[in-house]
Amino acid sequence: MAVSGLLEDMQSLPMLAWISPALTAVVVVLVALLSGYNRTAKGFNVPTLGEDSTDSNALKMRYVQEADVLLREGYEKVVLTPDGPRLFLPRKYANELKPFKRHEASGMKALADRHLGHYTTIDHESDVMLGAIKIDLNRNLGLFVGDVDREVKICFEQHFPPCEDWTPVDLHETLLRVVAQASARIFVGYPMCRNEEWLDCSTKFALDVMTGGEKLKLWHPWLRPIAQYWIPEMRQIRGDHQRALDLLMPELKKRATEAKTRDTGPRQDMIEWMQQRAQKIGDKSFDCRELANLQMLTATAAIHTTRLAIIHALYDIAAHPEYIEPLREEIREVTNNGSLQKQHLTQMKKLDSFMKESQRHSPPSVATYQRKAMIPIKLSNGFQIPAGTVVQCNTNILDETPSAWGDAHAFDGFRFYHLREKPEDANKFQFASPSYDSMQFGFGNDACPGRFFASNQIKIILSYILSRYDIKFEDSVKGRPKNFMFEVNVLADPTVKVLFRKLG
Ligand code: HEM
Repeated sequence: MAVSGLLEDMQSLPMLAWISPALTAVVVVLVALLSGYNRTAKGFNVPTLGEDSTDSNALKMRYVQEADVLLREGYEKVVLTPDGPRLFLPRKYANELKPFKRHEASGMKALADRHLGHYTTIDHESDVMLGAIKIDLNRNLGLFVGDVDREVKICFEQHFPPCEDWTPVDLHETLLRVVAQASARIFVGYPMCRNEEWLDCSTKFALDVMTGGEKLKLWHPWLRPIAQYWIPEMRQIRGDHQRALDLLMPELKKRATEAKTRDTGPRQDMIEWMQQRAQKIGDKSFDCRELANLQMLTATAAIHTTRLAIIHALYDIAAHPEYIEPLREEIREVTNNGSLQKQHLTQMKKLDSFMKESQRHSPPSVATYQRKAMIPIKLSNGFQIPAGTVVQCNTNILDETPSAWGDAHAFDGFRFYHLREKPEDANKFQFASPSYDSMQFGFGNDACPGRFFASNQIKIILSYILSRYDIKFEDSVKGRPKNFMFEVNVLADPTVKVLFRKLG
């Protein structure tokens, strides 16, 4: 999600400057008194990493900065994290947890816990939202390829520098705008997708959730009900919901009027699908406010993850320029230099493979399979997991790559393209195909329902860039810049500059 923005924000945080000195003193005493609150994990028959350590804060800081290392050290142990104790497991246990239903082992609840969802409002499961993404969005994806491509073009023309010569581009900022507008074309339709205020609101909400949640975590759980009112981002979250509703209302009224007179069928976009789905399942709590909230949540799940995947891919392209020409050639071949269509995206197999290899090396997180046990769960190794425990599986296992995939540690952009050459494997190993060996979109029934949409969006944006620009790092950068960790999230180094030059 919005972790890269969050990290920048956190780094510039004058810690605790937003509360009065008197209150700070009270809080420091309370926190000192209570700091042992999550030292031990109660009710577990599982060892805790650093049980004997006198410095649990150092352990928590390690989780923030090197969760990838800690995940391995803490295999089959409980690890103390800033989010409370977590059980770290090797990936094989994802297979054991997979059969549990979402009300027994919940990915959403694990995510909500991580971002204090009860306070940040993201602890909100909705069958309307899941149905609209899983069924309606995925069924209708093909309808939007041309529209999204157009939106991307408009965005680049308006927000990208001319790049007549090599020009550094702030990818984090520019791509946020491109992905937000391209996604909004399907989420809220035209003309809302070009509404500056809407785009600002739908991208800022995620940042407020992330930053607000991180700041609130600095407070002891007992103090959080009060502390939330001191944290600007926490107050802003409530404002974001209201602003989303205010911005959406004129569009909803216009549609309601239109529906009375219109003789064509309903529109196709996420507003319409959510409304229809709520009607279909008889959700009485669904109203305009809920629709606005669900739009914010969908944008939060979609925009920052997709942007990060594109940035990682562009870093890999700049680090391995030998892939540029073959990728360009494939795009030319499948589109025949015409406008982009649904089947072209399926035919871009080299690009699909490159995206998957990029994600294999730079996954969104090193623990994309997380579940909160909602009931007591017993594992085959004898562990009794009490209800309420969050389990994180290490899904970033280059060493465990199947031998048939070739050199596990090499960057082989066309690895999956070649694997798909066998007729029986032609539909396997795609970017949007999760498997036990490829858990970047999660695993099982609750794997990311937006992955097909993300795959299309990324292909549309990358093929736009590849067909129009040359790309390289600034000369001082040697090789692929190392990613860095914020908790389990794998971030592309935002200090690195990528240069673009328009093709002649
Ligand atoms: C490259 C982009 C993306 C990545 C890497 C990504 C990754 C993930 C991961 C790892 C999960 C957890 C799956 C699990 O626990 O098994 C997830 C869940 C989810 N994602 Fe994505 N995602 C992306 C894009 C999107 C988009 C575009 C949407 C919406 C259109 C979306 C909506 C969701 C939702 C709603 C869930 C929760 C599913 C549930 O609770 O059943 N994601 N995503």
